[in-house]
Amino acid sequence: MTVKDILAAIQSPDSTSEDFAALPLPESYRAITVHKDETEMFAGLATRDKDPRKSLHLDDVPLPELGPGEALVAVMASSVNYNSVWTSIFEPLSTFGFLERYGRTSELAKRHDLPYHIIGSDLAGVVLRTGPGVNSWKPGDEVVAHCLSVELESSDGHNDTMLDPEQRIWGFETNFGGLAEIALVKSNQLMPKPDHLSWEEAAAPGLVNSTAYRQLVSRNGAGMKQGDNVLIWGASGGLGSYATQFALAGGANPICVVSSDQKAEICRKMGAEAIIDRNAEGYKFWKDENTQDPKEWKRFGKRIRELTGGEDIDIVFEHPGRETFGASVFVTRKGGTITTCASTSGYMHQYDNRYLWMSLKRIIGSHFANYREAWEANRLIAKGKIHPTLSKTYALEDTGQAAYDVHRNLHQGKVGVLCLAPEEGLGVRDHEKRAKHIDAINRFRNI
Ligand SMILES: C/C=C/C(=O)SCCNC(=O)CCNC(=O)[C@H](O)C(C)(C)COP(=O)(O)OP(=O)(O)OC[C@H]1O[C@@H](n2cnc3c(N)ncnc32)[C@H](O)[C@@H]1OP(=O)(O)O
Ligand SMILES: NC(=O)C1=CN([C@@H]2O[C@H](COP(=O)(O)OP(=O)(O)OC[C@H]3O[C@@H](n4cnc5c(N)ncnc54)[C@H](OP(=O)(O)O)[C@@H]3O)[C@@H](O)[C@H]2O)C=CC1
Repeated sequence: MTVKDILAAIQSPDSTSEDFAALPLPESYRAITVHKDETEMFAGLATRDKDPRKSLHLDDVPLPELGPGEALVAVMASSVNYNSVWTSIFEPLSTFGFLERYGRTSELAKRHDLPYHIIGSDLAGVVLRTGPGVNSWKPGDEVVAHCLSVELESSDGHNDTMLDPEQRIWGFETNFGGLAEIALVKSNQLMPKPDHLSWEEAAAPGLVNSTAYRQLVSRNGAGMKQGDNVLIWGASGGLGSYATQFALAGGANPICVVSSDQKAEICRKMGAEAIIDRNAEGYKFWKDENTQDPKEWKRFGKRIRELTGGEDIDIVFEHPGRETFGASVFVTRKGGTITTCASTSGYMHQYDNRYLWMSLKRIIGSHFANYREAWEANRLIAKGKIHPTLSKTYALEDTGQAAYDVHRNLHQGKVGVLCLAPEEGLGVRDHEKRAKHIDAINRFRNI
């Protein structure tokens, strides 16, 4: 039995759940990995020069044992997230430390502590097997998976599953991720695949859409409301392309920051009107490596006021981190919110605290999304209210190049990866719904 037989079953319109349940599973499958004995391969290089094409491998790996509450999923498509870029350049830490730590927690978790790490935190595919105790999902179900892995044995996470002390991101802090032909997930990660989307479109939003939803919309994040001025860094990137859609769909006023004409045009096509090209306008928030330039914060704030008719920012959607954080705190209005989920340009932030406390601003840390938020974010995709922002797809064997593109900011929106899917465009079940949204679904394609 090989993965080809699984693909044939998925492509046959007559396959039943019983057929999938009866399919013997292969002993091994192809997966994108980093290797534990290579974690020092980029030592001494600048971040920019660390090349994912050198560290990401396509390996044949053995099928992991299926545990209680888990599912094995045939992955038709996945997507590249920035966490896979971090994994591939072994920054800020090698992910093998996460796997070792997880492995120490239980007999079952020991499976994750291997000399290779199968990465990837998104998938769209078909359930092959479920473990004991799984009743809601069955072989043959078409699914997407969110990337929240929790144990929920501590009460700390019972109100908000992101607060579980054993909270991990699947495919980053756990093994057996989605950039592979088969993935292992906890069944609580599974959600119905939006039926109007192809496999690669359905796999694109998951991680970033859920994160943007919590960070911007949820009461656990900024709790955005109608009319809010929302400053969105990287507004046509992975997170930003969803934050921009949430702002527009929620009646807010996105002020989109991008770095090229082409990206500005994408934001305009999404429906945004206030757009700042940070490259063209040449903001230099840092005079040198250690000194910021408040005059540049002010110039940036003045530009925002021009675009808003004199108003300041209610919510900043932050993720670039060190390079922009001082400016983000400054341009926020009195009582406003800076919500942050990352530090791509550096995690040791500097800002002038007088502008925070004297103006009663708040900084909110946000990370991925709890079970419910991930479900709600996927529901919005399924209803055609928010759309995938897939620009390009790569074959599984070219994942290194895909991650390189994201690392070097050469991409738009999301970059997809075809795993078992032999070509793009497969897996659409509701053609009528798709036709209604086709322009929005294709907005980022091939640009
Ligand atoms: C969904 C997608 C998301 C993304 O893309 S996010 C972007 C990618 N992710 C990242 O870049 C994050 C990568 N992760 C990390 O960098 C690290 O993961 C963290 C910095 C988040 C945490 O590091 P750690 O080593 O886990 O924690 P410690 O705090 O450095 O060390 C733990 C030790 O510190 C002790 N400790 C913790 N809190 C306290 C306290 N309040 N007072 C005293 N000690 C404390 C603990 O007990 C433990 O100790 P003991 O080492 O002896 O076991
Ligand atoms: N905590 C969490 O749950 C999550 C965290 N993340 C983290 O968020 C970060 C962004 O992820 P994602 O949106 O997918 O990545 P992308 O690379 O797809 O998009 C980020 C965008 O940010 C802009 N940007 C990058 N560097 C800077 C800078 N120095 N100053 C201003 N703008 C900048 C770029 O847009 P432009 O050039 O057009 O300005 C870029 O396209 C990553 O660090 C990732 O690890 C992501 C998802 C979840």
